[in-house]
Amino acid sequence: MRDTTAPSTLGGVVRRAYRRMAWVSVTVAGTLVLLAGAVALRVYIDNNLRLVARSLAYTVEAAVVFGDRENIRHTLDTMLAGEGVAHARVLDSRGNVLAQWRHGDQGLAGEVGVWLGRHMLSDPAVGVIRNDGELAGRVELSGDGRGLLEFLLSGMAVLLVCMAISGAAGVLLSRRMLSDIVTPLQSLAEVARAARHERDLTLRVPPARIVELRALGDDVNSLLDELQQRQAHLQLQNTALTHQANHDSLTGLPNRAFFEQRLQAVLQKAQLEAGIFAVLFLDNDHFKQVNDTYGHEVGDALLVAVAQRIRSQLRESDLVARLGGDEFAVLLAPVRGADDATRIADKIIHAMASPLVLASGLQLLPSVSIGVAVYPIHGQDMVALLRAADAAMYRAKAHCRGTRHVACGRAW
Ligand SMILES: Nc1nc2c(ncn2[C@@H]2O[C@H](COP(=O)(O)OP(=O)(O)OP(=O)(O)O)[C@@H](O)[C@H]2O)c(=O)[nH]1
Repeated sequence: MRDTTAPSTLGGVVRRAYRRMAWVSVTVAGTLVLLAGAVALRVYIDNNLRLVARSLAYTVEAAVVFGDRENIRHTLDTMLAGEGVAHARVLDSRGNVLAQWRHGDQGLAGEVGVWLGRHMLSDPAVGVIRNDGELAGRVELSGDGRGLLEFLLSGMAVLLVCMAISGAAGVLLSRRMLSDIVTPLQSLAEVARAARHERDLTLRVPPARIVELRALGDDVNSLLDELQQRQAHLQLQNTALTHQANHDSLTGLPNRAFFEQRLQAVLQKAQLEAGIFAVLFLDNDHFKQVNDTYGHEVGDALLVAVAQRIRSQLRESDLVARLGGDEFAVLLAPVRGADDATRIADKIIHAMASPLVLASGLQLLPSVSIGVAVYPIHGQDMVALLRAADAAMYRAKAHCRGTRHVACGRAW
């Protein structure tokens, strides 16, 4: 079944929960306080009414005995204004109404006050009028609920203000809590994203204030440390393997594969830019004899020395490689023409002229024969160039070992 509800952020969930909690607790507490206050106020109003009824009964006693209605009305007007009374009646001993009084304000507030007084306050307060111990009449007072109404309204207003304040406080508190939870989670997500998408293992999760999140961040950091170490190790292995795959272990020079790769690249560039470059093919002279006479190790030492001497005659941008056995190749790129290439070949031959003195005191005189081929004169692709240089080298050997020969003829 598909979940069609829109996902909520952690921040949204926590904020809503905080707000609801704050409002529910304030509403419950406020309502209880309001009810308790209303009950207390009701008791106070009832007591007050009884007191007023009693003192009114004393005050109108004479007027009731003499049936002075005008006096009674005047007394009611004077005494009851502002005493929280909605309606008052003064009756004689036979129950005839001598005078009655009603609160002047009959607007909506007055009507609601009367309604509240009728339903929430006790029965009318009665003050008994006696004359010489005889019942002369009675005073009945109904309470005015407007005080109660004002209390309830102001209480509700305070409750609303409290809800607003607690809502705002809830939001502030939730923000603080969120920053303690969400910020570390965001950091975790950023670090994980960088590791996954950008393969960047250098970022670390900063320590969080919450213990569980801090422990999680520490674990992630340790994992990243481990991954970084493994990555560094693999990179080292990779570099070593790449070097191994492209270099000759004896002389440390690039091998045939590397040479051919570079030659191909230089060839493509020269084809595009009408460039000129040269390939030298070098072969040691009578090398088998060295091996046979002095042993393989001496032969190896001679190969290393020859490699160094060739390298020492070249520019940084030129390439020398050991093709295998006692064969080397040089890529001179760029050159201005065949003359440049023959000049370098002569320099190499000249560099072999000084004897090589081994640790044993044995002295050897290295010698190489060189074939020179120039692009595009002697070959326009790699195979043709190498073949031309190889053939030229054999011609040099055939003519006189320790010399160089330039490939003959044009390739087209
Ligand atoms: N010491 C040593 N010898 C090697 C190595 N690789 C090949 N060789 C030997 O190098 C010799 C190459 O001899 P060739 O080039 O055929 O003959 P050469 O004696 O140099 O004679 P020319 O080339 O005709 O002057 C062989 O005897 C191989 O066994 C190596 O890595 N170390």
